[in-house]
Amino acid sequence: MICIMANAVNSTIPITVEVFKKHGVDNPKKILAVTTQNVIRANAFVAELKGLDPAPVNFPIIGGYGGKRILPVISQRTPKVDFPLDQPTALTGRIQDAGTEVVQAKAGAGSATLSMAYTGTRFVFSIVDMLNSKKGIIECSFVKSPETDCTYFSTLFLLGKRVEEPGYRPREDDR
Ligand SMILES: NC(=O)c1ccc[n+]([C@@H]2O[C@H](COP(=O)([O-])OP(=O)(O)OC[C@H]3O[C@@H](n4cnc5c(N)ncnc54)[C@H](O)[C@@H]3O)[C@@H](O)[C@H]2O)c1
Ligand SMILES: O=C(O)C[C@H](O)C(=O)O
Repeated sequence: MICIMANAVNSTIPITVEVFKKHGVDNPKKILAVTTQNVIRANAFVAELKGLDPAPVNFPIIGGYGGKRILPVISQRTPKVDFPLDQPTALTGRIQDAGTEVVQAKAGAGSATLSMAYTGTRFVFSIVDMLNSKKGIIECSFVKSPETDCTYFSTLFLLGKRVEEPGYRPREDDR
């Protein structure tokens, strides 16, 4: 499994997939972008607004990585806290701008280092759990995806082997 954090992941993921393909390894399911940064920030912002513990707050961030490509699906939040009508729009903007804010504040001296360490760790722990056969692990990641007209897209997905249905024949690339 290859988990890429180096930006711009919207480009580094397709480049890596193509380089591997050129060298005879065509398995985009194993090349994943770490976009968890946006997810934990979004959860923390909602928790902050509602005075909640951020740990159980959750909703998907789909699309790409960075700025307007970040699409928080706030309507799918758990727990189902209420917002005044204008708040989800403001929150979306805050989530989309949060990374840029940190990078600008660092003024060329690196990026969101600590949260990068935290989110990288969380994502890799999910991968390790999946490799250790833990079930039901769901993450968001920017990957080669058949979900939309975009060749690469981030959605929620279940990590692990494809569910075995009648007639299913496992293939080497199913993990
Ligand atoms: N996906 C995410 O959640 C996320 C979050 C934060 C940062 N990032 C990205 O992570 C990357 C690293 O961020 P950082 O703050 O650690 O940056 P940094 O500038 O502190 O470190 C980058 C390192 O790469 C090295 N380097 C540069 N060019 C190289 C080359 N050609 N070969 C080998 N090494 C090279 C530099 O010497 C430096 O040590 C950046 O691309 C940043 O945008 C991603
Ligand atoms: O979103 C962030 O933390 C910023 C960004 O990913 C970066 O490249 O530094």
